[in-house]
Amino acid sequence: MDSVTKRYPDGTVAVDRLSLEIPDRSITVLVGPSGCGKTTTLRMINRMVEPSEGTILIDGVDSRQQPVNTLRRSMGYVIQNAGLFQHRTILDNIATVPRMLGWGKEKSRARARELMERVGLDGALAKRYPYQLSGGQQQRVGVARALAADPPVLLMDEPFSAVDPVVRKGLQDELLRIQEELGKTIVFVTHDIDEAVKLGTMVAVMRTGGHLAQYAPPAELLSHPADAFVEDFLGADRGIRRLSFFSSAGLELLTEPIVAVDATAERIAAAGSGEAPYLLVTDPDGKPLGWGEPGDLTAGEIEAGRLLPYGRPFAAGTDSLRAALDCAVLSPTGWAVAVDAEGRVAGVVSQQVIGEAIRGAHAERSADGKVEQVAP
Ligand SMILES: Nc1ncnc2c1ncn2[C@@H]1O[C@H](COP(=O)(O)OP(=O)(O)OP(=O)(O)O)[C@@H](O)[C@H]1O
Repeated sequence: MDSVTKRYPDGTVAVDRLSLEIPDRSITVLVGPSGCGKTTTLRMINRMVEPSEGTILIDGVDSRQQPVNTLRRSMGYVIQNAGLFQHRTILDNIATVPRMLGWGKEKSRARARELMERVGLDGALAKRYPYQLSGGQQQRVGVARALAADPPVLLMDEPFSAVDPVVRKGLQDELLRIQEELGKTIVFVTHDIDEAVKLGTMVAVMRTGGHLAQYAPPAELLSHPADAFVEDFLGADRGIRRLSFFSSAGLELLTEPIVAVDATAERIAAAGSGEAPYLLVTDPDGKPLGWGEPGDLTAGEIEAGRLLPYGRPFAAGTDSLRAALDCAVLSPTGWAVAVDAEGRVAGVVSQQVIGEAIRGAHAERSADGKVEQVAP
């Protein structure tokens, strides 16, 4: 996208000399306050809106050189509330584009069934009508329909904005999985910075008047906002969000304050002699039961019901520092519990040690400017 401007007939400049290089086979997010020109930008990509000035190149070819129908066929389009045909079944909604392209009825439906599975929809819903589905399910149908003709590009305009936060998280995870499996080039519009940071390989922050405020990978955006507008848009908890991009792998986990439910008096005494004020009690399998003070634990038969809850543990090594900090903050003892893939305790770590790791990570990252992404 090279110096693209959109001036609507009434004189509104919705997008102003926007230049953007969208990498293929990844998710690029356009984010910004209401009316900043995100939708206009997205629609110029498939020429639902024609640019007033500037050039949009797709794989090096000027988009105006392609017939508009060919261009649109190469780009799936997903909108808020899915925009489904209410009088058609789910299966026929998804099969719409293949049918338009002249595929046979059976082939189109077979493709639609395959896509239902891919987007996590139960095949039993195939014969229902859109109004018989939840908002989240309808949104999945919207994604399946956009993918039906296997276009290399997906344009998504606030597709998940109308669903509740839990369903929304599920849809976001599913989109990341689909992207990884299918390697589509996705341009995604949202006004939600958390969604942008979670989904985007690259994030374009736009400001009113269709100006590009910053274009960067999310971790860089959070560590080096270009100006006060971007900083303000990222919000007051920018520092906390940034922790999602630091791995917890370097945290030093203690195993000494961990005792099994049938621990001997000697073991409890040894465990309690360290720096941890509480001991973490595990079941015979090594899974966490709760925290107890060394003096309160009865050797041989610790009463699990009297222990303090251990809260939500984090996955040792794979979760982010943000997840580890969250566990420690929510823990009644101020210590976080790390577990392995089987849910067995890998170690415990105090808020203080996590705090030191955070300071270290911030300092290191500002020194070399590089970022490494881990699961949020
Ligand atoms: N057809 C139109 N004619 C005139 N002005 C328009 C038209 N469509 C959009 N605009 C204006 O262009 C500007 C950008 O609109 P656009 O819909 O691209 O923004 P947006 O960032 O997607 O907003 P939102 O998040 O509220 O959907 C706004 O000021 C809007 O009022």
